[in-house]
Amino acid sequence: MKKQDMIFGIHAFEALLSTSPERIIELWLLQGRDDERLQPLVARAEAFGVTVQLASRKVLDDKAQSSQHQGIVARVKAAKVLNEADLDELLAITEVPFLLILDGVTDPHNLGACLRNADAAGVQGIIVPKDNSVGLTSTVSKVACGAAETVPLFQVTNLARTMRHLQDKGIWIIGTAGEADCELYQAELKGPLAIAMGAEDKGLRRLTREGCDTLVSIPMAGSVSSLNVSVATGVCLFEAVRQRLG
Ligand SMILES: C[S@@+](CC[C@H](N)C(=O)[O-])C[C@H]1O[C@@H](n2cnc3c(N)ncnc32)[C@H](O)[C@@H]1O
Repeated sequence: MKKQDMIFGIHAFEALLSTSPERIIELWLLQGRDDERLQPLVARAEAFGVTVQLASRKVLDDKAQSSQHQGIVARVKAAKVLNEADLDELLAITEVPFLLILDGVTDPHNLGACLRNADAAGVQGIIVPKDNSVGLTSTVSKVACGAAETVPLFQVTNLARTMRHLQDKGIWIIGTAGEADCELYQAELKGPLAIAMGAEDKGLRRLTREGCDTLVSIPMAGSVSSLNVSVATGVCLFEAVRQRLG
């Protein structure tokens, strides 16, 4: 298990400061970058006793292993890995669960975008299988624009078992698959709900698919056979939000 990680980019760093500043070990700022967005963040970090080090673009690129750091890179203690017990704690305090299941998403950009969608839609947690899924990497955190720090990600050993556990607690599980007969817009998405999305290449695994209460499809008007998983996640979550607010 990783003990440390890098978080970079203005939104990700701002969310880190707001949710868990105690994780910050070291902070580097781009030499000569003195803009209005970074200064308040630096002041807040310094108030937590963090020493800010100035560094060249090359050093920051190397530390972030990316050039997308917007002039700010932090070395942090790795986030706690959440598991089935943590999920139960969440369920115990959540009146109407609204959850997202990602069955084997492996691309960090997709997980980051799903986290961002989930945060915006008010999803209380994302559940992923521990194996064959990407975890909370630096890239995920950057792409999530702060949502990796706000939306809990539960890594479970046996997804099919966790799904049965959710159902025992009264949560309805809607799976998504392009070939499903029922369209998303016909499905009832109010009440305790988990929406399950499949992997980039193979979609939902057989056991996951069979464990869902219903399968729905997003109607496709053109010639492509499927949407990118993060786009499909956004479509499904915001249809649920529309129904739940109505
Ligand atoms: C790129 S697609 C996977 C395509 C894969 N070849 C398959 O057979 O499912 C990744 C995931 O996005 C969701 N998705 C994409 N397009 C969809 C659609 N038109 N209807 C429902 N879900 C869709 C599903 O969760 C799917 O498993």
